[in-house]
Amino acid sequence: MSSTWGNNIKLSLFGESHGGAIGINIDGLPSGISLNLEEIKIEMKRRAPGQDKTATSRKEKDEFEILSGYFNDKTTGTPLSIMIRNTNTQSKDYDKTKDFARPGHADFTGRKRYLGNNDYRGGGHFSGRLTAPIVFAGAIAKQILSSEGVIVGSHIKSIGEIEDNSFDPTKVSPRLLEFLKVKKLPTIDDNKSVEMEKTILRAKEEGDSVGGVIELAVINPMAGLGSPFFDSVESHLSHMIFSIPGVKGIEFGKGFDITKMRGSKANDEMYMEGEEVKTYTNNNGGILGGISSGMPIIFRVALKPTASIAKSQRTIDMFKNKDAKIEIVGRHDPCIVVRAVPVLEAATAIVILDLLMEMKKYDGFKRA
Ligand SMILES: Cc1cc2nc3c(=O)[nH]c(=O)nc-3n(C[C@H](O)[C@H](O)[C@H](O)COP(=O)(O)O)c2cc1C
Ligand SMILES: C=C(O[C@@H]1CC(C(=O)O)=C[C@@H](OP(=O)(O)O)[C@H]1O)C(=O)O
Repeated sequence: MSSTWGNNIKLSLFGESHGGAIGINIDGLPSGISLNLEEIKIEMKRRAPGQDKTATSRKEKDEFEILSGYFNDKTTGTPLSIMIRNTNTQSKDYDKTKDFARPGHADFTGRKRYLGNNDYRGGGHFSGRLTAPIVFAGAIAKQILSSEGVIVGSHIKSIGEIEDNSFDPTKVSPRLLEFLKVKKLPTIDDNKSVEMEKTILRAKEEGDSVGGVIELAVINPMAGLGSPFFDSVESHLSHMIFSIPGVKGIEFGKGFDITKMRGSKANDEMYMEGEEVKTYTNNNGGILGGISSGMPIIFRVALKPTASIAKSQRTIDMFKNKDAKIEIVGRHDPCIVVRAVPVLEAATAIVILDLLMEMKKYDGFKRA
């Protein structure tokens, strides 16, 4: 089953972009947790479409209805289920091009996988719209993590050729993450968000799209999350992050650039700060041997330029097996990076919570 995930928190995602509703079933949550529903709504609004000219013009409020698992303002511990109705579909946009595979989208592979039975409207189950319920689950994970002192945040590292500064990998402050969270295009350097917006709007005017990179930080993570070999923090995060539509790459710490360093520079030398173990640098992104070291977990995620663009493109007619041309009409994000920011934070929070719950299973024993 491809739409279920998790070991301790088990997620089951359902719906299609142009069906009645999308939603998620979250199993394994601890009981007795009071959720801050207003905070969840803020996270949903950060992602919702149709709010800005850098985004798709499809307008969805992404209001969620809790169906189960929440009683007397607390989680019951049994499956928490929510539904988000699709209210602003425009399926006729997909009539004209339904026989043609959109280059870069999942029309061709979806047709092969589901033998032509997939709902192609709005990308169906492949749509970025399915990230709304992930943001809901992530908002809960963020609240549980924050009660343990762990905070997840991010900024846009680049869009096209425009580059923001990087996080200081040894210390990312909660204040910086709060400041980024309320920004429309969250960059550390304010001037860069202006340039990024111009880059997106220029591509849109030209009937084109742009991609970019998001840098994420998990701050105050406890040391000891994850296990070698197949349950490393990197492999869990990568599994979840690559489930997000449009993701093309991930790198931890210095990432590919660590190959250009010598060991003497790449190694993160250690010191004691009171009772805590710290490192002077954080080239390994807070993970060693697949296990969190207690330093910030830092990684970057590459997102491709949106597939559905207005420019004429060469493709195939999937029914006639013939070459064809496609001109896509409809409402698309000229850049998915901006709206993917809260999605990737949510995805990260879910993974860290799942790993933390795993750790709590063995944490009762005396530790070195
Ligand atoms: C928040 C979000 C919004 C997206 N919006 C669009 C869009 O408007 N048009 C589009 O073609 N792709 C969009 N995508 C990306 C496609 O869903 C994705 O490229 C497609 O499902 C194929 O998957 P892949 O790129 O991972 O191979 C979006 C993705 C996300 C995460
Ligand atoms: C609706 C959302 O984004 C959609 C993601 C998407 C895709 O192909 O991924 C295609 C577009 O769908 P439609 O053609 O129905 O407007 C976007 O608008 C959302 O993210 O909530």
